[in-house]
Amino acid sequence: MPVDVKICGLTHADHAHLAVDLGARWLGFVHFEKSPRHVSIETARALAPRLPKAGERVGVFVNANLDTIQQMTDILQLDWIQLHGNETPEMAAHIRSLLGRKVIKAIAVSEAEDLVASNRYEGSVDAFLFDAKPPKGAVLPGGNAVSFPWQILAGKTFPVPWLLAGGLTAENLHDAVTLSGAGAVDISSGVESAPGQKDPKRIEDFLKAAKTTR
Ligand SMILES: O=C(O)c1ccccc1NCC(=O)[C@H](O)[C@H](O)COP(=O)(O)O
Repeated sequence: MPVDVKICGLTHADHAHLAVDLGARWLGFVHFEKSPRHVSIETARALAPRLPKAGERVGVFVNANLDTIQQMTDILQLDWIQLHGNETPEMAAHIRSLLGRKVIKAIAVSEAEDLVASNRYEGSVDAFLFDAKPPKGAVLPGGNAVSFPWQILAGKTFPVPWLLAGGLTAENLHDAVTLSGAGAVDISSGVESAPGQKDPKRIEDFLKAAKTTR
């Protein structure tokens, strides 16, 4: 079975359509001002009516307040909320029950011990996203095109489904999935020509590679 794919950091409807047409399961929209992929409330309003009906929509937030998450959820009709900051299990559970949406908690990883941080979120979230720890001095907590040793995930079990993220490309996808055992992956920089500039050819190459991986 091919791996499930989340294409993250989308800002254009055309790219969202392409992604869904080529088999992406999730479409990710980042709401974080410092990001070159930031989707503001205004942009979200313009984008929403042009998005494909298919594809599960994920809003990515970093320590955002509940009002903002609620507004973005309503505008973009989000199916999932991805928490990519220091949100506690209690906050995650609160957001999940209040908004009635599934929650992904991003866990920053550079070595095997970092995976333990996911234990705290058992019962509070619906999925984990194991993403590379940002490099020192990085402005963004995600979308940094860096990876971690994929083999630290091999044979590990978690109470909820999980996605592998961080520095993936069409070229390294096969190794990443084989070494980690991931059933789902997330990509942003690897399908861009420059930070925040999604590249249709790279989206196509990645989704083609995903179809034959696993
Ligand atoms: O991508 C961003 O700009 C971003 C900003 C703030 C928080 C999270 C962000 N991205 C979250 C994602 O899910 C990325 O797809 C993930 O970190 C992998 O990114 P990449 O290494 O560039 O493929």
